[in-house]
Amino acid sequence: MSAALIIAVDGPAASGKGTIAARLAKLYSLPHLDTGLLYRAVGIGVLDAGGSLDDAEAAEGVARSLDASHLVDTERLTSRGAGEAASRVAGHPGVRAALLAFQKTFAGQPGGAVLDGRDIGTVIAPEAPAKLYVTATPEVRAMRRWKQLTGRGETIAFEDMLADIVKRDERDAGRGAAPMVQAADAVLLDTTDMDIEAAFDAARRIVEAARVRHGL
Ligand SMILES: Nc1ncnc2c1ncn2[C@@H]1O[C@H](COP(=O)(O)OP(=O)(O)O)[C@@H](O)[C@H]1O
Ligand SMILES: Nc1ccn([C@@H]2O[C@H](COP(=O)(O)OP(=O)(O)O)[C@@H](O)[C@H]2O)c(=O)n1
Repeated sequence: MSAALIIAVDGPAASGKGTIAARLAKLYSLPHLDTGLLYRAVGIGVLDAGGSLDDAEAAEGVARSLDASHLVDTERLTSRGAGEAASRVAGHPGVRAALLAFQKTFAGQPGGAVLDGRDIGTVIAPEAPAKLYVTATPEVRAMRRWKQLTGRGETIAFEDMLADIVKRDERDAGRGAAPMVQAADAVLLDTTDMDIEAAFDAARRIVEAARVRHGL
């Protein structure tokens, strides 16, 4: 079997990894999975059932019964509250285990795939020939997320947004189960001083170099 073009895009909140992953998927005509949506759906599922985000068993139960119908309401899934809930349930090893097979199967599609998240290059698809770790300063990421959320009607002060981002970074990098970390063979892409076009162009060049290296 010839190697497939699996592109792993990891990085902290609002670094632009989803935007880059979606554009790479379009460029190479590959399916794209935003894995953060899965954790966001689990967080919302727990809250909707009146449960506690600290209840590992309840969260794992929601994760095990997740299906496509839970991923439809993207407005709610991408809200500030859902991001916070996602990072709380994502720390439960049982939740991560319940979501593993689906993500691995998605990554293993014969023609390749693009996945973005926190542990794609380290856990979901360590074999991926192209890995990016997209980042930017917390201030720049907070500003991007603030513009995104306020632009569609959420009310939030910039200082609170920045505090959210810093807290989420700490939680995601500090947890025991699949912590957010740059894979040893991932290429770091710091987009602090890049607009979307520049960031995408840099990402494309990283993937092109990986394709040449792996003969893809
Ligand atoms: N390089 C960039 N410069 C400015 N804004 C950006 C850049 N990359 C992404 N954005 C914007 O920032 C917000 C968050 O981007 P997104 O791709 O959803 O980040 P992530 O998937 O890392 O959370 C979106 O509104 C997006 O349009
Ligand atoms: N592969 C992944 C993706 C997301 N997550 C968790 O889910 C939360 C939301 O992820 P996301 O990618 O939708 O968040 P943003 O980066 O878009 O803000 C993160 O803060 C992580 O805690 C994870 O643990 N592993």
